[in-house]
Amino acid sequence: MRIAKVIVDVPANSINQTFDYLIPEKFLDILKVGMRVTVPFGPRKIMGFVVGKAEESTFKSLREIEQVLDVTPVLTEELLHLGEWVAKDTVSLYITALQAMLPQVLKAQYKKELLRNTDASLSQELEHLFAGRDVIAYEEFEGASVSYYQLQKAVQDGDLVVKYLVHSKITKKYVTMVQPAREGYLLEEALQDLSKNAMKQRELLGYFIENPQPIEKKLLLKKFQTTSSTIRTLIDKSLIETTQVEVYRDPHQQQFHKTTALPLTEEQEQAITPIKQNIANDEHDVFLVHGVTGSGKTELYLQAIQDVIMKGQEAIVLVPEIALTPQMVNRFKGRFGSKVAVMHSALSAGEKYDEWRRIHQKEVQVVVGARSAIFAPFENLGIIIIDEEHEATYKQEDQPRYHARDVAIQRGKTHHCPVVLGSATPTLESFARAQKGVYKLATLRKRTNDKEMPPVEIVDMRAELHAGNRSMFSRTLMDKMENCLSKGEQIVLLLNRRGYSTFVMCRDCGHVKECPHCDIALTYHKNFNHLKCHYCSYEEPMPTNCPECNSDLIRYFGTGTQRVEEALTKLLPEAGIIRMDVDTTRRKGSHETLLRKFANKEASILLGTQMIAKGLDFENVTLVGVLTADSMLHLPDFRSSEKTFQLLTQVSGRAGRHELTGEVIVQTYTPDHYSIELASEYDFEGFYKKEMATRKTFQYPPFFFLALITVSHTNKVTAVQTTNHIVQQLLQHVSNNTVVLGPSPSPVPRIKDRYRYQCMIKYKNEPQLRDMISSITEQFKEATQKGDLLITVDMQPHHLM
Ligand SMILES: Nc1ncnc2c1ncn2[C@@H]1O[C@H](COP(=O)(O)OP(=O)(O)OP(=O)(O)O)[C@@H](O)[C@H]1O
Ligand SMILES: [Zn+2]
Ligand SMILES: [Zn+2]
Repeated sequence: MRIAKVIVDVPANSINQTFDYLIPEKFLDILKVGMRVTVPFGPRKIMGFVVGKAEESTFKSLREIEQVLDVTPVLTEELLHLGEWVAKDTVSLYITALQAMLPQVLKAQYKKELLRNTDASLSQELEHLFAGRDVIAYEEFEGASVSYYQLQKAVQDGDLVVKYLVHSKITKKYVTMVQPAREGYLLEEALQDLSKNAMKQRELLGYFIENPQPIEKKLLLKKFQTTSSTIRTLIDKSLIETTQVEVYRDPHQQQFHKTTALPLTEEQEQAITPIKQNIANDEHDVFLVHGVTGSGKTELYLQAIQDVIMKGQEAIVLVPEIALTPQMVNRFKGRFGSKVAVMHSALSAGEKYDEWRRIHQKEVQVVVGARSAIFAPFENLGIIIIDEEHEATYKQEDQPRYHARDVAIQRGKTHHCPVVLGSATPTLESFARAQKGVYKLATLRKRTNDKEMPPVEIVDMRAELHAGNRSMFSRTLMDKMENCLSKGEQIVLLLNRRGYSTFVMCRDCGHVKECPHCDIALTYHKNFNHLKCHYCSYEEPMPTNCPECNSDLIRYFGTGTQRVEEALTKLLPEAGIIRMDVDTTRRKGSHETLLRKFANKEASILLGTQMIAKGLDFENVTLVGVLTADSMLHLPDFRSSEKTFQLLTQVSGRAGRHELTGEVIVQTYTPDHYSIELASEYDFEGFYKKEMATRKTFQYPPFFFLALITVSHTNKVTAVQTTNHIVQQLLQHVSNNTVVLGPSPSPVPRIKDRYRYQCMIKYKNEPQLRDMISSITEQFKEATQKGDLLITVDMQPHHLM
């Protein structure tokens, strides 16, 4: 077929269509659907994906494909279709959806090199091209008169390897291996003939006569204290040969203990049976496993995956980014060993690419990863698992704004395989679907070791104030901490910081320092004595006097982890504190290091933000303290109660998981709030009922779907007018029971000097909504292309901030 249908990489444009290009003769055999190409587009050359081929085109005078970037397709047919679906569902561009599926390295055009992979002769033209070198730039090949066929053939035969370079470092890694080129007796003959002076050569030959298997060149040189020239000489005599072998950078090289399946509890057995049936019968259902922390959900996933592997199929396991700790990864590696690839954002681009390629090359059967691992290029999926399904990180907050759960279900349908959602605190959406029978519900009420959940005590911080305690620790918490330390046990302290950072205020006039470019208070950073904007990175030194009234009583407020740490160090100087927040975990590997220290009991207190609430399992932790349970409750976000309930439940689950019994202290200024009360009783179903009633009253999910359109512009009037225009048009087309709200300022009304207004749509059934929104935004195409106007559409806003 002579015509390629190409999706081009021009995201600024609102182009969502394919373009026809002519396939030049030399690419006719090699070009496949799912490969990346470069094509001329206007005056430029750009990257594109081949999404189809055809015999004919309705267009005349087509331009030609310029280059083929891949030797094998990077996207399967299934992923191409899935991309189309994601684009439609999230009202975004097809190209953006396709790029979301690939590792960073493959998203851009990159430099290539050709690597010689054999010491045997290549074709004359290729030998000429390499001219004695092992590596040449790909451009040299393009500039030479060597045919593409020769390259293809050499690559297919394994004589040449195409190597991708992004920033020089992010590439495949190779090692040179040395091995005998002749059979043992021939080597022995050669050894006889060698001059007695050729000591090193003799030693090497002697070694290979004894050890015919390949050895890494570096090791060999070290072993015999010799240089490459010795090896070269023996290669020239055709006695030994070298090959380049690819090594994967394994970011999880630590030891893992091999584990085997545990006999399941009755509850686990009941939960897993229908999942196993799904697997056995190639059926698709969505299962919601609602199980308290420590009830053995992970063991259940492992055993379901075991079935999938036995069937020769593949598994995707999604876990929240911050739960991708070595503890979690080791459980999968411990059970399935090298069959597991791990994908999370702490990996370097090169490491991510390596893991992706292990999946692509079918070298693994299981991938454990964060959100984007849902696009793993497996072709024979047997199960998809989403652990902690309630986590907000499964929703991408950038184009394409997809939810991994929706993508999982879409893939599950295509592959006829089960999708398993697991959580101790499912989202209201999922639980409601399970109640209606859309999802199959399995409940695990007991911890596997039959331990009760630790008792939770709520402390009213207002009463503390009245009693004259102005510190951030209640008397109860102090007592319990001292007691705990005296017994040599450990403590986890959670500072729920979201929406409650350290801002600077004048005590005399009440002036709060705000970012000059955004309508938001600046945050105080103690290390540099600086104020910083979390939205635009604007910085300024901490003022010594109030810019409004010149008073010197300007101070920072709020409870940052640093302040808690300082206060704790004063109160409990002997304790030893490990602080975990964005500042202390920025460096790669620091997360692991801190946790290891705590596990080794190098400190008694682990103090941190949300990131410590998940999945951690330390046997010596007997006390969990939550410093301010309600800091999140008052955010303008319809999920704030739900998030509070989830967080409290998760963090409570960290105490007393083993022999020692644990307890939990929750400090709050709103002790009567239902999400705090019910979380302290571990009453999920009670919370569900109460919260559902609220959602119904205020017309929020799961009773209504939401869509959020945000308009931003440097000119406030334009922003308002555009939003208003969108609102008016929608009102003309939507059905009667759909609510269209706006224009109203966004919760942060100005970011980076751009004014932000929004339109919110609440609907129950609006099949045409996506098309409506597309055609409305299309009207502003010109204004958005000029770059001044920005319209973003979120078909499933997770939080409204
Ligand atoms: N059938 C079983 N018999 C004995 N021990 C089990 C069984 N299933 C799981 N366990 C053990 O119980 C502990 C808790 O199990 P697991 O971590 O799977 O629970 P979970 O529900 O995933 O917990 P969390 O929600 O806190 O992550 C683990 O130490 C696990 O090895
Ligand atoms: Zn002042
Ligand atoms: Zn700012």
